[in-house]
Amino acid sequence: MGTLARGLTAPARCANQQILAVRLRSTITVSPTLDEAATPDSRPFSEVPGPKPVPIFGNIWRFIPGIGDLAGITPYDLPGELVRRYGPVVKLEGLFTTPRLFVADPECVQQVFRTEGQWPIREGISSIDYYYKHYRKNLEFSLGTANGEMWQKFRSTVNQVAMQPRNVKVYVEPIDAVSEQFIQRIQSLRDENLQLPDDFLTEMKKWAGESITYVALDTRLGLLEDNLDPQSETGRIIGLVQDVFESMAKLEFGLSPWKLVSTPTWRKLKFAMDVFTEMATKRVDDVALRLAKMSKEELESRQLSVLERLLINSKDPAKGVAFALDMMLAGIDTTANQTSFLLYLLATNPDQQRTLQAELDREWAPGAPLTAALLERLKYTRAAIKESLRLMPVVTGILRTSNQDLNMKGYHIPKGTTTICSTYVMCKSKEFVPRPDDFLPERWLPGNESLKPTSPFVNIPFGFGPRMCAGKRFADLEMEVLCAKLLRKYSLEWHHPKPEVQQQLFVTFTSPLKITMKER
Ligand code: HEM
Repeated sequence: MGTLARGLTAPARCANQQILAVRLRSTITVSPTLDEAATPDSRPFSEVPGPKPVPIFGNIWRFIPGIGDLAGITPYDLPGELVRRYGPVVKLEGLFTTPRLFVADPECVQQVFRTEGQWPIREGISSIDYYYKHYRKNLEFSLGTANGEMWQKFRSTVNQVAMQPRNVKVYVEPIDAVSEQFIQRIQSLRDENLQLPDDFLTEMKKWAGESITYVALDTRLGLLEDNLDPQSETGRIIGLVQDVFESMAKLEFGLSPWKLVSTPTWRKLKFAMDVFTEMATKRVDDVALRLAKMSKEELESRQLSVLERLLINSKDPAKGVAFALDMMLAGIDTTANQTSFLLYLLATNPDQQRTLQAELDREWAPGAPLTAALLERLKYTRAAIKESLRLMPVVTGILRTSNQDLNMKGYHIPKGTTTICSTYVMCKSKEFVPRPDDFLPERWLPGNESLKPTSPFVNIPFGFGPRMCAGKRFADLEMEVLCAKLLRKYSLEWHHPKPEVQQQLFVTFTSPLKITMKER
């Protein structure tokens, strides 16, 4: 298993939910410079600032209400609080896990990535890792869990098909079609005050699920159909994704002997993963069969899908299945939650919303199709998405296990230390970002140097280096298309108190997303 211990008590869960939340991944690797190596003058790891553990109870007691000084601090706020109390490099130990190093300084973050090597190590989620190793041995190279050479081989296959802009452009039209269906659906979802229903986030997940499974499985599943049967295979997908994430969190942090005995939570996770694996296998086999029947000429003249390319390049259907599972697990809740933050930020920042709509009116002529060239021109729209990823990121930090000993801010950080680059803390810090609490898409446009962060390592919402998000281009495409189409048609308003957010595996709204959408 990863170094995160399962079987933690509730207080320890607080710190560790933060860690799980960052577990998911550019291509720059530079050799470490001398000052990065630990030197005899480095102060020992034991002296790195952080809450000191006491015998037996470690730091667990600090989370106990009425006793501990960290009680009541949510996983979302914990890294910020630790950094406020102890400085930009904080060690948290004594939670029945190996120590965790929280880092919220762009220079140190850059150091983490500069020294990660060609096979960056990120702890996998142990329950999913266990599932693959024990039940789907043929899928254990999956990007979400594998490390080392096994990860690198599969990642290079995925990069060739999913990270190439020309392959992604093929999806502008189908992603546009999915978003169009979603927008039609929105019309019937609104109440008489033109407000969206309490469960609108679930609808967003259907949109993200329909979009990404089209990429991963070459199939329109029908998640957005009005007459979707909730008991059908498709109708159960969003619920099953939810089951996977809830079970993962419980197995990872709860006091559960799931590896020794089959607990109900483990069975729930296994059931959902079995359904996904069977569904993906069936569809990948169909595509492999279709490819096998095609002549060489047909193959050469055809615009191949991402899945077709992957199957042709790898000659292995298991690669297609693992790819689909990675995309579904990493690509539905992330994009849905991030887009919900974007819509909320636009609804609560009318001036910025009007600037975005003015750009759409200027660049997108009535009746003109949505194309890759048009999206390229929507600079303010893309800046708004980037700003939402800074101000309300769905992933708040990036996890790495150090590949070598380091000298960080004068402290010796041993090889193998689990480090959390707390990007959200940096993104909200006045030290690194001018006017950090304001939603200012213009800060990402040329000419606004005074609003830019002090370093490119402050805002890295998709991670960095060879292990960065493998779905970034698709996530960007989905968000750009939906945002452009929605804001061209509707104006968004918010008439409620600030909604609550919670750090689960990803950050999510926990109060209803009751946006009002009015025809422009
Ligand atoms: C707004 C949406 C998204 C955000 C903010 C996001 C963010 C991230 C982050 C921070 C990582 C970890 C990067 C690192 O360790 O350096 C990651 C990894 C990953 N993401 Fe995303 N992601 C999003 C959407 C997607 C989508 C749509 C897909 C699928 C098409 C996807 C697939 C993956 C995969 C497979 C990994 C693991 C990559 C590896 O370890 O090689 N993500 N993502």
